[in-house]
Amino acid sequence: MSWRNRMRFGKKSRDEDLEVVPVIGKESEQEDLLERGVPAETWQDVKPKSTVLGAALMLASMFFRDSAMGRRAISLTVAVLVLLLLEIGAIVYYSSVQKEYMTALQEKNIDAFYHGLWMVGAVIIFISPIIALHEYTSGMLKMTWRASLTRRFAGLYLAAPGYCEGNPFYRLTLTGEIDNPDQRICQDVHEFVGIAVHLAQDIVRTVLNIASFAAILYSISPAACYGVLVYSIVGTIVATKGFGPWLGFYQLQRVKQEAGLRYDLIRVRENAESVAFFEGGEAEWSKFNTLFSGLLQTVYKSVLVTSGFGMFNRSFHWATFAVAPLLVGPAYLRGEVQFGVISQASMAFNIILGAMTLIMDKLESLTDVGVRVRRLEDLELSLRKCRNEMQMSSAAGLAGVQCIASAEPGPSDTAMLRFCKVTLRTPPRAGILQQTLCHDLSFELVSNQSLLIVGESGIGKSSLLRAAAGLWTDGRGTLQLCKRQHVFFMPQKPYMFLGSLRDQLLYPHVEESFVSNSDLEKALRQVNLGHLLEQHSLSESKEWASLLSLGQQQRINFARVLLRSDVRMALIDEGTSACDPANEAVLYELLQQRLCSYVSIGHRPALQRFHSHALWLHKPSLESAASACSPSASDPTEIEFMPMAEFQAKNPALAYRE
Ligand SMILES: Nc1ncnc2c1ncn2[C@@H]1O[C@H](COP(=O)(O)OP(=O)(O)OP(=O)(O)O)[C@@H](O)[C@H]1O
Repeated sequence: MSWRNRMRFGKKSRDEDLEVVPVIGKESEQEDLLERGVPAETWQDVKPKSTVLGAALMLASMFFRDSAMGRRAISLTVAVLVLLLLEIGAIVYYSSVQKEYMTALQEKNIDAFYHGLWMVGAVIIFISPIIALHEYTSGMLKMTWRASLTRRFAGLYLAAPGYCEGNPFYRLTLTGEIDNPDQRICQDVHEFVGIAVHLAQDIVRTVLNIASFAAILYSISPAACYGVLVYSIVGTIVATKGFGPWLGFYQLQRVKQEAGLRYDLIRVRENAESVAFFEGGEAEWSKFNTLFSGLLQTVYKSVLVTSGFGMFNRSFHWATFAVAPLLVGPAYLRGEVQFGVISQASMAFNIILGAMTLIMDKLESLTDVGVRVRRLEDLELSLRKCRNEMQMSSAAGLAGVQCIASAEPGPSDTAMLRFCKVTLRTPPRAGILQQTLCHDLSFELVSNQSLLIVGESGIGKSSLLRAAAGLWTDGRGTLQLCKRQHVFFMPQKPYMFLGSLRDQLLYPHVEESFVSNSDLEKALRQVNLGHLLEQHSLSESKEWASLLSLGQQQRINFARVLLRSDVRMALIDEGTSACDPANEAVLYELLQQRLCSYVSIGHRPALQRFHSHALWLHKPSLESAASACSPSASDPTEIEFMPMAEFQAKNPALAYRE
């Protein structure tokens, strides 16, 4: 199901009275949006898909309208066109020089022969620097276009300042809307720009060649001129209709399968340790082999089509070798034209034929560029949609969990986290039914309070933190949290930045230079990682994710909090699960001294002593489950907010004992 079908504005979702995100692109829906007061700038630039040519023009217009590179784009394009014109002018002139030269040979005119030879040399000397300059500007045009498109896509994907807000890379991963955005940004842009610049020049060259050489050929032989036009048009129609669709189909299949194969190997690299523990190399090899065999089958079919196309294309061109002399030869034999006219006519004939059969010759490039254009268009539409959804989710009165910032955290009684009638659902994803994780959940955590979220695995604990962090917004209700810069998120597997130890500790503010080395060292010692300083300097760049144990990485994450003076609150999703109890206690004691509040998720009862409150997620049939059947996944989850002592009294089996 496409996003347009999935998201119907104003319609109710299947099992809830929740409104879902608007569809954009149809007039009636746009009117609906207007009536509801949704700002037009948040939806107007998402349009339904266009043709391949339309999409290619969209990618070109993005380049020319680029505020940073637009002027450069225009100057380079003009320069390329002027140089192309000069090159074609020189070729036209060269054809007349060739005629004189050949005629001089036939007439045994020594002076004219040497003059012709000089002229050939002069044309070559004139054209050589033009060709070099043309290649250079054309290369610069490709480079600039690639830089512009790559920056735009990467900016939208990674939410660079001025491009987008929020976490589009996360949203695209959640919805699974498009595959391999990384490959599209790096490889497809490169391929598209390379082919498009060449094709555009070929088209201009074609038009100019046809215009200049058709006149020459017509003056020699109108029959030859009409002959070449009819011959090339018929050839082009046969090639595009007979081979074009198949070439395009297999090209698209191949690109998709190659992306899947690459992704499979990336997953093995990312999970190398787990795969090695399982000795899973053989299973991975067998999966790789299945995928690779699929790819080879596609390549094989594509080779069959390409061979057929190659046979047609070459036979078509070979058949033309005799055509020009055939058309002009009789006039020469009758003495009506000079001998040089035959070679000039042949040259003109072949140039026009080459121009007229451009589509046929470039059919493979055209299908390839078509595939890249479609993939880039999909990426552009998905990224724009992401951006618009994020803008819309911040527009008042729209569906979704609204996240609002609470007042500056104060010493006591300031609301640090407030859920107000929050109903949360898992994110929409094609082919997967959305789950409702909580219904009308309300509670409030104030400063100097801390919350432990407990419940069975898969019940929705992490999802509540994702909602609090503004990552999951599907549902309704209001969620209040202190400003983002005061909140720090600590996942079970912390993200290790590629950089120095200093960068690790300062992440995500790696540019901050005012934190002294002694502060960094102190933070490391506080989390019992002082020994790292004996083995590594702060400026040393290493592959930290594979060098440090998970427990050490979790302690690095706690050191990050200690170094941030603006952090008031932490959201900790099993953030100490890999630490020993002694280290866990040290880390929580540090948090208690440093922060106004924190929310943790954890299964260990020992965590209870570091939290004032509990949020208990459970199925209502939990008690009866002991005597009867186990709770069903479809039962609504009950969620209770209470002081820790009350939770322990209610759940003596789960309570922590010294
Ligand atoms: N990206 C996702 N898209 C759709 N559903 C998801 C996604 N991630 C998790 N879920 C579903 O949401 C439900 C709650 O998941 P969540 O991660 O919040 O559980 P949890 O209580 O934190 O589990 P655990 O203790 O095992 O970490 C699960 O049923 C899971 O299948």
